Amino acid sequence: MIVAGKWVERDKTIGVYDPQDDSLISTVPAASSEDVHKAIAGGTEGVRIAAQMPTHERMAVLNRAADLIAEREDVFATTIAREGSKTIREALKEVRRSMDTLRISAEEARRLHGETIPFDQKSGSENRLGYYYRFPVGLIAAITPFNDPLNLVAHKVGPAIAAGNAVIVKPSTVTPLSALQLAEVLFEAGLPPKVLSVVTGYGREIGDPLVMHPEVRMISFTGGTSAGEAISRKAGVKKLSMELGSNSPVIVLKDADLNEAVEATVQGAFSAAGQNCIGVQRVYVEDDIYDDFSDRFVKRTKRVRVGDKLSELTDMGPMITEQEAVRVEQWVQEAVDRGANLLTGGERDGAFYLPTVLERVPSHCTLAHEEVFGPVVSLYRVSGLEEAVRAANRVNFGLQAGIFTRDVEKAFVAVRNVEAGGIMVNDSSDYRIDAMPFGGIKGSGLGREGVKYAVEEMTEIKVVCFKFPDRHII
Ligand SMILES: NC(=O)C1=CN([C@@H]2O[C@H](COP(=O)(O)OP(=O)(O)OC[C@H]3O[C@@H](n4cnc5c(N)ncnc54)[C@H](O)[C@@H]3O)[C@@H](O)[C@H]2O)C=CC1
Ligand SMILES: O=C(O)[C@H](O)CS(=O)(=O)O
Repeated sequence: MIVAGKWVERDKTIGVYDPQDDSLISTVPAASSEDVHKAIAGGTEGVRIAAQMPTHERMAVLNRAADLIAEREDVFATTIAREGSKTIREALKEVRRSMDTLRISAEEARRLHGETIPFDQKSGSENRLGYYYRFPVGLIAAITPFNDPLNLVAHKVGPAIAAGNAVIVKPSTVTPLSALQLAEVLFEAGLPPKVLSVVTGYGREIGDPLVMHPEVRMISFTGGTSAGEAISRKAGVKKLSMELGSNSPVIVLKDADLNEAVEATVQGAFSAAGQNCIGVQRVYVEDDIYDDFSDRFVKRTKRVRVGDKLSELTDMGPMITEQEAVRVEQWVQEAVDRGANLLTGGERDGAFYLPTVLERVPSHCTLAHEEVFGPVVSLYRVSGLEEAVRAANRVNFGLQAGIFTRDVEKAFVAVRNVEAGGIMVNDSSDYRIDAMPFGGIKGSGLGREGVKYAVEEMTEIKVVCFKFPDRHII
């Protein structure tokens, strides 16, 4: 792990395994709460150092780090593909997105503006002039999940550096290597050592000392809703950004381009083996086209090539652990036992779970209302838009959604009524660029990422007001 810029080893370690064959890739130290306290002490000094870095230096570090990733993109992609469950093609896409995230962060550093305030709008304040500006929040704890082990770390570290903060990253316990590689290139690019730590360890063991410490002024968390809730309860009075789970719906109306709808929803359901917070989990299809849609959907799903993550020909790899694949298998079995119809898939081999399509999943099944975070999608027949929207909203999540229709009025009805942080018209819920606001409502979270919005969350506003004696006004 890296504590205030220094590599640190410990006797107690955690193995990092490739879920495909359970081979050991590397080991990382299992940090103790003393390690967390050391990182916080270093980070507290890092706060002062970061705040004194001029904008051009912060921009230069971020841009140089992106250049260094570009030079080593194959190394980064192989790390993602081996420690996580993405295929090599998916991993390379993530590496390129992480470069964008860092470069956008550099650009946002120069746009850290305030505003002048017309104090004379208030009678009695005619002799006042002022403005507000943004200043860094201080020390940020960035806690990240396994599914995008590089870009989701970049989405926290990039904006934090852009805004002049110091950061302690607690990467996923199962995929810590990409975060360590990112830290290495940031230091090589000139980031002062105390500005960044990457503390590897078990969330529950080192989570409390990290999130409860008063020097940590903000927690930027991406992960499951239950961990997010536990952290929110313990954090006390500090800034919180919570990017949590979902159970994303897509609506397909009868006037939609079916080829496009099938292709996009299959991709959206099975990319990263369904371990994607905006992955398609429920598809509501208008009655008239349901049979045609489901037939095409199942045929296309059967063409998803499952296999070796490192092969360019593979579309879908294993889940992150065999335990997770067993959980998904149990949820599917529960749905089938309660009357769902299995259209394809439903088979497990170790950590591999075949792309699975169900229909008629009863509403009381776990699959219907929880986040499956695996390669499983449920199709539902609906009479029209109104029924689809009501059903789409019937879960305690609201991250992203999609609707396929050529009717702009219907699209607007969905935009207005679907409860989500983002809705994609003529695409699946699984569409994102790194510069757009990203985040959810209900159980899907608090606040927004997407670089500019994360920079805003990672700063505080200070109001400055000058009062002039009346005699100074000529
Ligand atoms: N909304 C979003 O942007 C995204 C949300 N996610 C969500 O992440 C989840 C999957 O990722 P996982 O790594 O399995 O999530 P997780 O919630 O199990 O773990 C996320 C991180 O939190 C740490 N952690 C767990 N309990 C903690 C505690 N009590 N205190 C402090 N840290 C703790 C873990 O070690 C890990 O680093 C899914 O629910 C998915 O939807 C994933 C990607 C993006
Ligand atoms: O959050 C996820 O699971 C992903 O971050 C969505 S994306 O950024 O890979 O599009």
